[in-house]
Amino acid sequence: MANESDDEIPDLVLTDDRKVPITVITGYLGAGKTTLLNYVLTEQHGKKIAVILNEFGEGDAMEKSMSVGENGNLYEEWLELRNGCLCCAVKDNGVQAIENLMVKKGKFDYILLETTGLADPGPIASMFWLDEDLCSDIYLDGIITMVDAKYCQKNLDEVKPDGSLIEAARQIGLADVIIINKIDLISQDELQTLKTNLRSCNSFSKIIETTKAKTNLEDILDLNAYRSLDSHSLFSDRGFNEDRKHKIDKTIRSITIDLEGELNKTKLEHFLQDLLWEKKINNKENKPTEILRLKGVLTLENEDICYIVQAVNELYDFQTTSWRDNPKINRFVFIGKNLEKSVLENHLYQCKVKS
Ligand SMILES: Nc1nc2c(ncn2[C@@H]2O[C@H](COP(=O)(O)OP(=O)(O)OP(=O)(O)O)[C@@H](O)[C@H]2O)c(=O)[nH]1
Repeated sequence: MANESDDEIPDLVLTDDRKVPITVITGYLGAGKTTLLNYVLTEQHGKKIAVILNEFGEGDAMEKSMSVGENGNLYEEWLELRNGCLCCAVKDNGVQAIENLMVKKGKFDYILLETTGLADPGPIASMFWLDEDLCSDIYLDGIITMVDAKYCQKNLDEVKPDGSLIEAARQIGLADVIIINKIDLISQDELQTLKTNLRSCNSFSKIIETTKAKTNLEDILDLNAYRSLDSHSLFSDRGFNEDRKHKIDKTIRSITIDLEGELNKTKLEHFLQDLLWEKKINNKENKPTEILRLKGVLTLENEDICYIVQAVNELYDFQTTSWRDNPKINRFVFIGKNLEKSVLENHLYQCKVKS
């Protein structure tokens, strides 16, 4: 028998401990994000996919409309937020709102979060990159950056008056997958140049070329980019030569450092804190190194198992991994601004255990 409080009774109490992946989709206006979302919803017929649009500056709206695709139908759900914007709110507000909704309506198979054109995906990624100990029902699966094949270069050539990184560069630096969409609008030569330039900004992301965002979904879903499973990407040969001249956004680059031996965790953490929190590591021009993303696979002193270290902006985390390409080599990939290979190499060298 129905009663007045029916609305408050959860439709489903979560009994399974399945964690739901959340993928952040960024890209400039018109790159093809909506086309991609529609494509995923169509292709994933039978799955329950939540699509959240994160619009910045949405004021103090308490609820956020989101679409849920299930069995080919789209319906609307409401995320109850204490503030209208997911990432401008208290840190765990967005996470809590999604978890609450799943308790009421059942778990999603995937959550796709589209940010508006000029967004920096860093704060959003940080919000969903949660400590395993918090036992959240959702986890950050990866960041997908869509670029418009025809206009990407132009967007990246923009310069901010204060010299800070433009959003397009941040979106590319933080990407786990870069989708170059609208390749029907450029020549093969232009595509090759763009790919090489993107690779110089981000050496470990997967680069996919599409028309109308049509892609193999295995390339964009279940990336596990923030889990130890993804360490392969650090060693995969993506045919990139770091020493080549940078043509796009001269301030952002990607560098790889290999180092033999075991590392001391305390020293490594001090280095990471100086680098990421204190911004005390300067390049030779005395400009502070700004890290967007860092990934490393390494061996620590007196430990049998290998570790993955990851960072997004100021956040970093160590995880164990059973996978290792070459147990003698520690590899670090840094993506950011004002990076000087010899400076970072020198700091990492100081973290080595003296034999
Ligand atoms: N020529 C061409 N046009 C495309 C392709 N993919 C998408 N479009 C068109 O580009 C326009 C923008 O695509 P959207 O998917 O709306 O792009 P968006 O990134 O969601 O844009 P905003 O909603 O403005 O942020 C639409 O008119 C699409 O039909 C493509 O591969 N080639």
